[in-house]
Amino acid sequence: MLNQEFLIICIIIGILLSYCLKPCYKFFVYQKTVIKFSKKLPGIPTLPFIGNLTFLLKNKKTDKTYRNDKKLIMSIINSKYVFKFIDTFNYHANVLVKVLENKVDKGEFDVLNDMSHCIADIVFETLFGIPGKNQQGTIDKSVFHIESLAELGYQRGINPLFHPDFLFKLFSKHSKQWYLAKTEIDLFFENLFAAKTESNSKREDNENKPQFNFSLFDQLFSSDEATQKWTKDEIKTHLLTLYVTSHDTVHGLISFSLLMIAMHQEVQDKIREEVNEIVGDELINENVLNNLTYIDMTLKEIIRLFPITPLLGRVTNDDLKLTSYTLPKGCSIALLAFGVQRNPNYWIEPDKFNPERFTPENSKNRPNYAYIPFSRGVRMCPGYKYGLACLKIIICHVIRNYELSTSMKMSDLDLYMNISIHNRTGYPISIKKLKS
Ligand code: HEM
Repeated sequence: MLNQEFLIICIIIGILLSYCLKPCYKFFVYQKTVIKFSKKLPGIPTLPFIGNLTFLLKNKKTDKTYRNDKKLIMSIINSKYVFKFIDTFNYHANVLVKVLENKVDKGEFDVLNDMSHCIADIVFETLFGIPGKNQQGTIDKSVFHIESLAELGYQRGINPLFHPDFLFKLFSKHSKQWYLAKTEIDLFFENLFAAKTESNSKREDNENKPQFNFSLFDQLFSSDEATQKWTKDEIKTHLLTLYVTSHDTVHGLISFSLLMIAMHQEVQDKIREEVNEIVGDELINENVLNNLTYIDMTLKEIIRLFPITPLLGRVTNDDLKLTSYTLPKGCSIALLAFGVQRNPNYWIEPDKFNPERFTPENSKNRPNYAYIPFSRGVRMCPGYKYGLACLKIIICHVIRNYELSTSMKMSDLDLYMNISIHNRTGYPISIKKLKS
């Protein structure tokens, strides 16, 4: 009897496992030549458990719907709108400078937390039109729940046993937190939809603050195309996608950026020279942003060394011939942007930090696909202009106010990946106020 029960349990577990394991990667591809992101690599493996937090994944969607959805998303984060956010970037970068005053001459501190709050405020405000106040010490509970859902989503994603809801509920110690976060986020969006129907939210005081009457939410909610095409639930899903994709990438990158700038004094001096010459004490505007060429090169180098999304998942639509083997149609693969961008075939001394690689002269003969920090092709990051503008503005504000240094060296970095790439040894910098 016991044996029979055991057998039945084994069969059930076997069926469950074969279901759960289906979306997992079957091959990791490593090849020394670059792979072009052709039409043969458009899909990404589905994660059936995430449900309505699956954002732009192709889950249950046809290729055509995906492309149309993406087009609409791209149309609201294009340059025209990114430039409208510059005031918000400037405002929160200024708040950051004030927050950092408490750290002046106090030795090294890990900059990650301050960056996370600053970027959370920027993203929250530009997405939802609600003033972000994490930097002032008010941790918004919706921000907390969105971030915890994203983190738990990743943990659940890499553990196939937790894909089915009932197993997750039964065995995961995080399931309560997951469902609480989902409920709270639903409530947040219900309130947001209700409030937006009445009027746009207003700031409490106007001193030095941008007149805020524009957000990506406003764009979607006032676009006939979006409201006819998407249900409220879909709009919510897209906004959550944008929150998670932007916060995680930008706050990680700005932390790496300040650490690299602190570590490389000669780069810091050149940046400061450029900022003083082009920006001075003014707020940064659209024209100025386009002229910051040295900061641009520095950021390119930082994103080369630390491609914040280091693994790109794809499913082959067709047989895909590589140098020495062919991947069959329907095969899930992971492309390692981290490896591509440190491949010695394309990068001299690949582990060295050197913004000069990105002068027009030095970039001339490099194949396009040797540098894929925003991915390429149909699945390319739609938020790269937003991300780069935000990073540049924060760097300008910090560098014209503070001198950065660190005891950390390149060889002390200990990188690890979850959704994005991080440094286990943190982002320790110390700051001194510059004489005005
Ligand atoms: C500067 C920092 C950023 C970097 C390095 C970055 C990088 C990436 C990468 C590598 C992908 C994966 C694409 C693929 O699988 O091929 C991606 C996707 C995505 N990113 Fe970004 N990103 C950044 C900032 C942002 C921002 C600020 C937003 C939103 C405002 C954003 C929105 C998205 C979205 C929605 C996707 C999914 C696209 C799709 O599935 O088609 N990203 N990003």
